[in-house]
Amino acid sequence: MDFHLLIKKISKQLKDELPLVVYSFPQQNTVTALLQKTNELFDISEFNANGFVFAPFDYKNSTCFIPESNSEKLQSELIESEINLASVKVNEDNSEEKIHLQLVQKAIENIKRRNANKIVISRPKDFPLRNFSFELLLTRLFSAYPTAFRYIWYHPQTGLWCGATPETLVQVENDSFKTMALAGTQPFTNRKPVIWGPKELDEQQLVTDAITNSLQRVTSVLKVSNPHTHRAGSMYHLRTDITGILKRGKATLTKIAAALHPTPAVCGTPPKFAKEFILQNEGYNREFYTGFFGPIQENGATAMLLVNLRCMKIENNTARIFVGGGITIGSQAKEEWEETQNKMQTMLQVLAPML
Ligand SMILES: C=C(O[C@H]1C=CC=C(C(=O)O)[C@@H]1O)C(=O)O
Repeated sequence: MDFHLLIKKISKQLKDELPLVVYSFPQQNTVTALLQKTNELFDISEFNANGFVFAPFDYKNSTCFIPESNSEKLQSELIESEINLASVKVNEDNSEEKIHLQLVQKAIENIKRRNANKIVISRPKDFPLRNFSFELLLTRLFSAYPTAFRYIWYHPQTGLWCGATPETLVQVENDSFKTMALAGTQPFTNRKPVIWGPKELDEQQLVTDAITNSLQRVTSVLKVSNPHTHRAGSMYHLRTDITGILKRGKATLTKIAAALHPTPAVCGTPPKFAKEFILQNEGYNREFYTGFFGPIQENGATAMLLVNLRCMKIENNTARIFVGGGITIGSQAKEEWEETQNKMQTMLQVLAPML
């Protein structure tokens, strides 16, 4: 299908307030859309139907789903737009910074008291949009970050969400699976080689260990790569690839997702304490930020689930951008604040002409 026609159809779907999802896999130019025929909110607890799942951070047993069986499925090749990604200046008032620094400090104190090894602290930031255009949003988002999984999701009951995430929760193909430990961040520069300090290397090891541990129950073979540098927009991350074979009969997609979510890259370790700390202290609702989402095929035998990072929610001409970072014993509160400012640029640069 022609790309402009695809955009027109998706825009009409949004105008009619009907559910939709549009997405592209990393390094791929194909744009896929599911346009749900009714405005129902489908719920899924066993990930064994074809469609697109969308789960919040505080995922319990079931979540939102757009089923292929109730949707029109469209595909097109992306016509890329020339995008000049320049840093957007943000006015942050001192009180926002103060609150974030205090919370990071509280997390560090809990880590020092050995209540946790790592806690991920996040914050939202709202940007009024002077001239929002859905078409511009789609073309800029999908053109700007070809190495990320890009998506726009809309449901009248969840609102409009979009993002370009660097983190895979799990990719499954029959018996084999891939996942990653993503932790450690620094701004992108042209300087080579990229050097990582002990804080990032320790954090990366912590995340890798936690993921491999939680996979023990559902996997029979695990292969863990060395950590390597991964570019995501204007940032570098440290990433370890984990691949393996699933235990026959024991590992459904639902079980693997439940074993991995929330990853220590978005919550912390031990997960129970970290999650409770986040829910009690962050002071806002993450909703779908740091949840997971993705397309499910062949009734769950093939799927790619992603972690909802570098994302925003757009509502009433306001974009709410969500950003966070992993706090460990080596964290400096001020540096953590700056890291959230850098991460904000990923979505801000998409929005630039609409601000
Ligand atoms: C929580 C976020 O990033 C996570 C993913 C990669 C690296 C991270 C870090 O270095 O802190 C975070 O754990 C976010 O982008 O909002």
